[in-house]
Amino acid sequence: MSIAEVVFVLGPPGAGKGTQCTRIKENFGFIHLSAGDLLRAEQKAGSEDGELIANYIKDGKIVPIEITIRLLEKAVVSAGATKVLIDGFPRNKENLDGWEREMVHSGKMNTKFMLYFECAEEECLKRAMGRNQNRADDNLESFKKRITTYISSTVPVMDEFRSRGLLRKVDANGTPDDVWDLTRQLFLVGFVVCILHNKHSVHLQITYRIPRDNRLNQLVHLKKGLRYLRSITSPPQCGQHHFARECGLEFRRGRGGGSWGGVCWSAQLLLYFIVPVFVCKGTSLRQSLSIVVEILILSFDFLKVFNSSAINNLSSSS
Ligand SMILES: Nc1ncnc2c1ncn2[C@@H]1O[C@H](COP(=O)(O)OP(=O)(O)O)[C@@H](O)[C@H]1O
Ligand SMILES: O=c1ccn([C@@H]2O[C@H](COP(=O)(O)OP(=O)(O)O)[C@@H](O)[C@H]2O)c(=O)[nH]1
Repeated sequence: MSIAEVVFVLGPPGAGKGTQCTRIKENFGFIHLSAGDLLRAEQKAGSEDGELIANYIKDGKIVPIEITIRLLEKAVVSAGATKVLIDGFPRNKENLDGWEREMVHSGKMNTKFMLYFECAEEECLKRAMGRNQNRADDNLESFKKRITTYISSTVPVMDEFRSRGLLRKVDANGTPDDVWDLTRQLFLVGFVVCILHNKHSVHLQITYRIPRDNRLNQLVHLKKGLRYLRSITSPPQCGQHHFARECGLEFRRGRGGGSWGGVCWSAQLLLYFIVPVFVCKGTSLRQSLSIVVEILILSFDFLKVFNSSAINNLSSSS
């Protein structure tokens, strides 16, 4: 079985983590595991740890890692999932150390990044009090204890992810739709297209990857670039810089070498889509661009298959 890729989801109690996880699950094919839900289910099932779990939750304290990790591992394995959101975990250093020891170092799971929903305390309190899920800890007294635990124990774990460059922060103070607009950007799949061609052949390579940061509207820019590329009938002489300005491409002299030796030009799409284009001697810029256009359209279609709803939303706003 392939290793499960895990995205952790943290933020203060009531920030809307569960609400956004449901949308991520529906749009991007993750399974959603809430550590808190698993603990509550374990407690309700009358397990021998039930009483201990109930007391920890009421006091806003963090349940010992042996219990939580057992429940998480069981849930991932039984779902046979490869893309997993773990909501409300790791809540302290003990959780993180236990996770890395038992899951990461043993090669069972891979941590992708941590999603952090940042939300003001008063707003979280309002949301948690209005949740109506009959939770033992959605009362003012337990909420205060949970916030205290969050600040003293969970924030340092998020700081640890920030220092590793793996924290993705989302402003969660807006409406659920506003927060979703920001969240989905972090899950859009990026791609890298490479084309190498000379008189005889064209080599193409497309690589997909998760974007590293939260650049807004990247697809809108890509579409503008595509429209411009399509509209070109005869690229101006020495028009690389004009071209670059118009569609967000940067031309620079590329390095030749090997079987692709000779002088070439490379163009980079200035988003996190990197599109190197090698225009070799003997091939006109126009010919090369027409190939690039085809490849970009092809890639855009691929992207649609991956992220249809995200693309549709962007299409309607562009
Ligand atoms: N952006 C939002 N604006 C207003 N209410 C929200 C928002 N996101 C979630 N809620 C509501 O707030 C409550 C807590 O959300 P939930 O997703 O359970 O939070 P968490 O998992 O972080 O504890 C729920 O009743 C939910 O419907
Ligand atoms: O890994 C975890 C996750 C949750 N909890 C306990 O479960 C409670 C509720 O957590 P949940 O994530 O369901 O709710 P939130 O606090 O985010 O609203 C927490 O206060 C903790 O007592 C825990 O001990 N370990």
